[in-house]
Amino acid sequence: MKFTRALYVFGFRKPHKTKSSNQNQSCIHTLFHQRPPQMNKFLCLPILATASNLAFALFFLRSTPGASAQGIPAQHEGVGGVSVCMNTLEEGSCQSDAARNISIEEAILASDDPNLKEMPDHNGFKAYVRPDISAFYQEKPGRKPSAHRFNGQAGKFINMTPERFNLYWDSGRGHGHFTGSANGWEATGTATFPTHKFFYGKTPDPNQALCSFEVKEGTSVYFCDPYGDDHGEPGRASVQERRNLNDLSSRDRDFWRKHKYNIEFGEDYKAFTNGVEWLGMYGRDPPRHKIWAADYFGQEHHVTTKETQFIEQPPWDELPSITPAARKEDEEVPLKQYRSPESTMNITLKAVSCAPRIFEMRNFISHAEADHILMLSNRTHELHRSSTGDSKQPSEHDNTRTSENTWVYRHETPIIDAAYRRVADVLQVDEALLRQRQNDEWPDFGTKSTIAEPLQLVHYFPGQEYTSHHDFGYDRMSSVHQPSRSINVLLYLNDVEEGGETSFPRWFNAETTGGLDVKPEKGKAVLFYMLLPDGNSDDLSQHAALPVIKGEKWMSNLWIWDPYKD
Ligand SMILES: O=C(O)CCC(=O)C(=O)O
Ligand SMILES: [Fe+2]
Repeated sequence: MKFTRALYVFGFRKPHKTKSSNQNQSCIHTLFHQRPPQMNKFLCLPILATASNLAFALFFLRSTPGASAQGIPAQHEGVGGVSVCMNTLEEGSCQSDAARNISIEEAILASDDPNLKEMPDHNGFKAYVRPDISAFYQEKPGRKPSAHRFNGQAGKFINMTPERFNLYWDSGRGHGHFTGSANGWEATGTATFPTHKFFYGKTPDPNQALCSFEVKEGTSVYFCDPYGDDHGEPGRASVQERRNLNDLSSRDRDFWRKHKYNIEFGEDYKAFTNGVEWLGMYGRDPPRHKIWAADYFGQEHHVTTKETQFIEQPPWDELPSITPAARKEDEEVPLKQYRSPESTMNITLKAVSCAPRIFEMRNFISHAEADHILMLSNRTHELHRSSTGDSKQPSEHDNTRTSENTWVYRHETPIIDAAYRRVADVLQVDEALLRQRQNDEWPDFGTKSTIAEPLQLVHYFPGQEYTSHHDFGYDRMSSVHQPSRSINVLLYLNDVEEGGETSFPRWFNAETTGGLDVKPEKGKAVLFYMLLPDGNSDDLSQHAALPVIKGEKWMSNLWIWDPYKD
């Protein structure tokens, strides 16, 4: 009997069933992903002309608030108000009487991605199946993907015990190097390479390890299971001590079964997706927030925002710290006298990679804004040696990340607030989600706190770098929502004389065995997604900050979480 079926026989709760959108929204999968009223990709709508707002209309498309079960955020999707693209679309779409029309270009819900395909035997789960490489070049099938020179990959290590363990990298020197820790039934991980060795233990002594692993090419998921007696599964650790499943509480046995099921699901997922490892926990929903399509190299999207750029830095005493709040439709942007005279700003997102999904946005912030962020770091912030891991679980300092950094909060000045509002418009999320919310804002969302991290401001001197890594983590496997970093909007704050590129060594392409190196240019933003449209973490989003060769480099990371930040 297949393991899955055996679990059902033993009463293990079936994973959530996905229903089509016109069925009752009763399970977690669908609760999260109710669709908003269907919109066409481009809508041509007559302008709602008022004296002060001739060329602009505000759209809030909100579905009826759904029931909130177990504190689960119900879907409240919609255009966040200002992601409106005016008359910039392809010919014929809106051209007649152009001045009286506006067009909305919409990112799509992850759950509507056209490359999601239903996997048999998994209750309607739709896996993201990467298109043939030729599609990315807008050609008929026939192109061959390039092999990568770089052979790094994700390593996820699941702790299938109720106890907390540390993960150590075993470099063969007799003691392990701490890499992260994982609570019971959770996982931790790192970017790694074939033949690298790791162990789960309570001390750095490899002889006292509970589980030891050796990384194999093509296998990213490793598990430490002292309770199971299966053998030969890829990823299984060698275990020092056998344990009896009956010694676990029934709650812990359920976790164990859930992981066993997940491993089996991962094998099916890998077969179905032609070799992509499942790095999540089965039952994770697709990302809740919208994603921009990257169907081919060079694809462009156009967004217009009211959040215009500062072209001059206001005097310091006109830059108080603020409490970011919702703006009224006709409310003017603050400190208008220091901003560009236009009433709106156009932003172009250009796909530079389809897998992973990466967009460049040139001049996303102005030079004055970039200088402002740097000035803040001088005036009010102290830089510290950077660590790896996310803010909750920083790892010890090591030579993989040699830069210094600090954190800059949205409320610190109106200019930082403007950058967050612009990011919200580009991502087509309500700016309220990128801050602490009032009780009447998104009452069904489940949390009141922001889904965005503060700006992480990073400085590199020549020789400093951040070697290849992923920005996502693996903890909170036991939560059905598995909160995860999902998007990074990276801002370059100066021009670097030489080096310092952000490199994506595993980009899927048919041209080169090398990485996609994005050159830092003052004001440019890079938006990349680290979750696939099916909710899996995207191993291809691995990236590095290459060493600065000449000059220095200032950049910032703005991470957005999905479905919320825990
Ligand atoms: O500096 C860069 O270009 C990338 C930095 C980065 O990936 C990170 O800080 O996570
Ligand atoms: Fe990163």
